[in-house]
Amino acid sequence: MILELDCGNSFIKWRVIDNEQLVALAGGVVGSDEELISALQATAGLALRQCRLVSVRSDDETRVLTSRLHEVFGVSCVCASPAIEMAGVRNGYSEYQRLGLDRWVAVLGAYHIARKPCLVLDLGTAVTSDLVTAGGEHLGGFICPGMPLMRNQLRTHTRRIRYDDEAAEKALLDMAPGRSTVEAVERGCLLMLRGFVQAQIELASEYLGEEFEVFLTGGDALLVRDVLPRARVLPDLVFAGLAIACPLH
Ligand SMILES: Nc1ncnc2c1ncn2[C@@H]1O[C@H](COP(=O)(O)OP(=O)(O)O)[C@@H](O)[C@H]1O
Ligand SMILES: CC(C)(COP(=O)(O)O)[C@@H](O)C(=O)NCCC(=O)O
Ligand SMILES: [K+]
Repeated sequence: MILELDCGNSFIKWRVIDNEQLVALAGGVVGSDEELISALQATAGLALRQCRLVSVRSDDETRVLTSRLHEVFGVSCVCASPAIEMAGVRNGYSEYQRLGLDRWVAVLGAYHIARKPCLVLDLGTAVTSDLVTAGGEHLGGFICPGMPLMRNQLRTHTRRIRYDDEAAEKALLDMAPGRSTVEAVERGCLLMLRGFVQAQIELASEYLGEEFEVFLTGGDALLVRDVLPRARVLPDLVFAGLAIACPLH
């Protein structure tokens, strides 16, 4: 069995696949290294042979996690690393090492699946957009704050915006003008996100032509799905790319 990890700024997404790399046997989303260890220990019939991961955390944090996994489960981890070119995709950053590895891996996955121009949108702590041409040229992309960052900026930099997560979830059931602080903030931030992704569609048609595939991933992907009817929602896009970035034998 192979353990796969996507270590984002807020959460670690994990899954276990069989050695033939065809089926996901287990998986989940956890908030910390120790929570991951517990979740894995609670998984019945686990027999980990290898681990591959992509991380946007600091090298130190990633090292701490990989040594814990080695200590507890005896597995060595292979980490996705930056590349100028891989699997037919050319990294568009002038300093290729600086492109977020989760973005790079998602782009590899998307281009492998579509084999045509792609727009990749990943809605996590931050929201990222990446454009790839038919020939596999990554044109670069955009980064803006995601839902968690937008709401927390308002909550921490104002005196009177205070509400809890449960109220936040309820507020998004409707998009009418807010009649309470929580409704006004949550709906306002969501409108910003929707505006951002719609602007990406316009940009993509300008840079890629009309025939492009839209991939939508990340924990908050479903929040913008209704404004992107043509998008393919692929929660496991990063894992699809991780298999390309870190082939195991
Ligand atoms: N099952 C889930 N577990 C955790 N976060 C989730 C889940 N479903 C949706 N979310 C939302 O996804 C966002 C985090 O997305 P994620 O892609 O995990 O971020 P990151 O990669 O930056 O850690 C948060 O706003 C969170 O509320
Ligand atoms: C943009 C990101 C913070 C997104 O992280 P996430 O929301 O997935 O946790 C991450 O891809 C990153 O740290 N990138 C490095 C900067 C760059 O891509 O230009
Ligand atoms: K992201």
